Amino acid sequence: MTYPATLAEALIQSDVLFDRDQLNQAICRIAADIDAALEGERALYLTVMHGALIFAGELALEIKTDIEFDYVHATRYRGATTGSELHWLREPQCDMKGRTVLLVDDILDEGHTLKAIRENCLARGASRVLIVTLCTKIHDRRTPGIQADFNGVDLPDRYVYGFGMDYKEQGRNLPAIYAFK
Ligand SMILES: O=P(O)(O)OC[C@H]1O[C@H](OP(=O)(O)OP(=O)(O)O)[C@H](O)[C@@H]1O
Ligand SMILES: Nc1nc2[nH]cnc2c(=O)[nH]1
Repeated sequence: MTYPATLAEALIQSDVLFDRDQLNQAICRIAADIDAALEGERALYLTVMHGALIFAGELALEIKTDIEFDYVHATRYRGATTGSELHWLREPQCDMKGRTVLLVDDILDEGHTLKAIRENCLARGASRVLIVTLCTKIHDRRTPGIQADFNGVDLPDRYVYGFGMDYKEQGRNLPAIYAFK
């Protein structure tokens, strides 16, 4: 498929898959499940920039248990619609030895990004890494051994954007998830 250059053209060729109310409901459900899983433990809340920025902020406000914030910046799409090798732009700074890490990202697609970051956290001594995603794309290209512990919504196998996810670095602040038709 040929993808257009501008966000305006992209929107004409796209559907809304999940609107803000639907995503907020999913976020509240995830927050309650995380509170139950933490049983009061103060976890490290590790946001994967840039895509997870909006989801992580909304979710953090719904989690009742106190959490410590850190972030990583790792990208493998770099504004493109297909992924390549993972580039680390910022590694975690907090000491995660013996701690639960909530690894928070917008989308689980092929899984290379989250698999590499999870391995990095375990190598730094995290006791467990719980993967938290707003959405998971359903297809058979997932790298083995990776799945979300907490996930908001399932997506068809289409390129998506909005709610933090970019279309050629545009559209991250759209308050819904859009997909090309
Ligand atoms: O499961 P995968 O196929 O590895 O893809 C998922 C990753 O792709 C996106 O990041 P991207 O590299 O686009 O960087 P961004 O967060 O800055 O948009 C998204 O935020 C995930 O981190
Ligand atoms: N914006 C965006 N980023 C992704 N990263 C992996 N898959 C996707 C996708 O469908 N959309």
